[in-house]
Amino acid sequence: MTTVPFPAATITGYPRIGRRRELKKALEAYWAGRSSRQELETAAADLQLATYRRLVELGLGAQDSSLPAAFPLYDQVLDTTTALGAVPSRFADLAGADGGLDLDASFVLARGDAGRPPLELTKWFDTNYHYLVPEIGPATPFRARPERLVADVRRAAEDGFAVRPVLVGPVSWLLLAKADDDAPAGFDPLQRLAELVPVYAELLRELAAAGAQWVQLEEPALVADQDVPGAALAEAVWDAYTALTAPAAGRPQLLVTTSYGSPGPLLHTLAGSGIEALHLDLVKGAVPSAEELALFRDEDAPVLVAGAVDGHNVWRADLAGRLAQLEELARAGVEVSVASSTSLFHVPHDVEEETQLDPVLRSWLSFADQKVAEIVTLSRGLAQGPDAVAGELEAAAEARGTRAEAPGVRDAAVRERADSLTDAEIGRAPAEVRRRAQEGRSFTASGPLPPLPTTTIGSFPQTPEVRSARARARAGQLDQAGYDRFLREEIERVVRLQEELGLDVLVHGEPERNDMVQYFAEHLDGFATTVHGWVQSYGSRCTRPSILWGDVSREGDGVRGEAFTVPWIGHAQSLTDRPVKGMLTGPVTILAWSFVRDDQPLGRTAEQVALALRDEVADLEAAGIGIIQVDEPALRELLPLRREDQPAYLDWSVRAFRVATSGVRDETQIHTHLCYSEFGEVVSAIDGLDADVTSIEAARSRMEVLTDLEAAGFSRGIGPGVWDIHSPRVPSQEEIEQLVERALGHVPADTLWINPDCGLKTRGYAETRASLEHLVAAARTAREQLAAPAGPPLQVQHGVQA
Ligand SMILES: Nc1nc2c(c(=O)[nH]1)N[C@@H](CNc1ccc(C(=O)N[C@@H](CCC(=O)N[C@@H](CCC(=O)N[C@@H](CCC(=O)O)C(=O)O)C(=O)O)C(=O)O)cc1)CN2
Ligand code: MET
Ligand SMILES: [Zn+2]
Repeated sequence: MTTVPFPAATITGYPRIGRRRELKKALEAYWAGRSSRQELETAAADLQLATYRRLVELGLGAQDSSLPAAFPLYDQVLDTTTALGAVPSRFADLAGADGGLDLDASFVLARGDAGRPPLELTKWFDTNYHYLVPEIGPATPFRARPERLVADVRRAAEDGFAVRPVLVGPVSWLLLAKADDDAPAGFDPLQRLAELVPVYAELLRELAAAGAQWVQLEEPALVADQDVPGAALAEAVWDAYTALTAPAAGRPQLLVTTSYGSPGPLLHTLAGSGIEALHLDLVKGAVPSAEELALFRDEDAPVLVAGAVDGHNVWRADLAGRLAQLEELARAGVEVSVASSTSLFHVPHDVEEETQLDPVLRSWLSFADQKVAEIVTLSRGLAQGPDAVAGELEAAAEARGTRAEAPGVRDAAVRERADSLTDAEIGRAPAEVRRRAQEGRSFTASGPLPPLPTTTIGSFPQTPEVRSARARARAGQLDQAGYDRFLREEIERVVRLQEELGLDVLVHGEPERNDMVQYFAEHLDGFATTVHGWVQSYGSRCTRPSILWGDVSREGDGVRGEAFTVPWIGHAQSLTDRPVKGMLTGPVTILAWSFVRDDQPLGRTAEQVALALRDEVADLEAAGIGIIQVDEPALRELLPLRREDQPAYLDWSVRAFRVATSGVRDETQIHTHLCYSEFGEVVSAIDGLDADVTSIEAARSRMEVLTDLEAAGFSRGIGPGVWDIHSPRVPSQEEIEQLVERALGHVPADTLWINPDCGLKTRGYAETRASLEHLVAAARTAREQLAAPAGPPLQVQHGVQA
């Protein structure tokens, strides 16, 4: 083993989509058959080189292993899966003669093919990034496939950079995996750790042979509470890392990272395991205690890689405060290196690109490139003393000072309103009372809704025409009146289509929205939006998170401001006798998918957003909209990773939803929509939202999720999705009928709604029309069977699987 020291300044990762989304464009061109594999590989290699050059320009070392080589084309967990040769059994036919997956095969795991759904996509810790879940069984092959990693290291070396390869570590990779469909009951992927570790050891040897002095193994799963008992987890960590660090010829030194929280007692295990460097997320509170610091002073103790600059939010760092904290660690006799708290891929590239932003606001912000500079400054300050970086410390303090004072950061009227909100104002009548009021209501010209009402989740396809009209409007090539006319016509088309299809509760289709959060941010005071601030959400898909910097209310005069969704939704309602469902994004989701101010508790910020939405809900109701949906797909995402922190979160998040939705009459029906399938942990919160109807994602799991809701005694309206909208596949009428029948095995017929899993914005019209035809037909069949006096009983007894 070589003993090159760990670099004094580093980052644990950097955005990989490209400053102008070069990778997104290259991938989508390749998938669409518009470019060759060689063109894709060249674009990816160019991006790596450009990244290294930029990072060195910003002050990181070219030769000291401070540059992470982490360039997944689709997802970093998928890349670790392929490097381990862990081909899931249902994709075994794609493996080459050597047992490995080439790039095209790995895209099939990511995107599926005609006969095969892709690997499941799931949230990456408490972020808006999604990873591909490895599927492991007792027989999944493990075989080192280091070729792509090695090629990256060699190519970097040819260009003059000595880089640090990155892999998801063995314990986290297994904890993030799920048992495959063939695995026997009780199988846990972690049971395969002993077989996996030698494969990691071989990957490490190959990387060292290619010239890597250091390798980074990411173990973020160690900061979240797991189902595995603590002692078993500690044993797994100990076994894996003592084995990987056992004296062996030609292994690289190991950095283990623990982003997104604190490893808790596992810090002891990791620090004593023989690894050469241990990264801690100081931003999320993983600050070592005096006793823990002692672990870093032992002989052979790891370097403490202090994640001192926030990789998950965009505020300029308090450099003086951070430097003082780092100096304290150093004074304790510990070798400290400075790093980001998480990979910087959660933030955009460069705030200097945002020339349209107010310069004062811009001076408060730090995107990836600014964060690298902050890390380099802190590292210099630590080595040479604060005086050496006095100018930088002062500039940071000054920017933070203007932030505290700036108009709009605190709006007295908004605060007074939030402070005077009473509990009576955020409760509705009991659900039963509302239900009776709503049942008696004529939602349609022909009377109440039929049983098993059909609806959709909100968005209709965002066609190239819709996106291009918006782009032309933004560029000034289409005037406001022309754009408005285009949108009104689009809404009319969508309404007529739904009438023709025979849906019961219509939507306006959301054509005016670029994104379900950004659109709201654009109409609320206290938010700013970016032009180039793209951040990867999954694969080639990106979002531009808005920046919530000040107190929030609707744009326009006074604390209530002006309605902004009513013109579109009201227009849709004016075109039809059927009820049009109003569509809003909920407070928690608006927070989760934005960069949020860090100068007050999240719950307080959520309450302000909720009050703005409450105003919009009231205006929709006043405009004659009788059904209003408030989407909270991110409710689960912000759930703290440690169980002890969860109740407080669920408290304020549920309260915010109720603030937004409780200002309406009993007759007004509130819907919500959640699209993830792990409900267990939040099922009581879903109950607490007190929505009249909740739609959820259920098609992929074939209604399995209903068992959680059933077990919790959920009794309100429920719309388990019967069409998985994540792929272009059209479900047949029979398939939907089966899902409806299954759902009726779990919930009473008079609470069941028939709808897709999620919005249709990523779908095309051909599959949308066909799938909705099948959905409506299946609902009709089910209704007929329910009504048939002598037919086979379709509504199976509660709790019995249909
Ligand atoms: N914020 C957010 N988070 C979310 C979701 C969500 O919908 N929103 N859904 C879940 C899954 N995540 C997703 C994230 C992104 C996309 C997605 O489709 N993103 C689009 C961009 C959507 C968008 O903002 N579009 C804008 C801007 C489009 C654009 O790129 N314009 C071009 C020009 C286009 C042209 O000339 O036609 C440009 O600016 O360069 C618009 O429609 O106006 C993409 O990456 O392709 C889907 C799901 C969870 N998290
Ligand atoms: N109303 C939204 C839509 O249909 C809900 C999406 S949840 C990610 O697009
Ligand atoms: Zn959804």
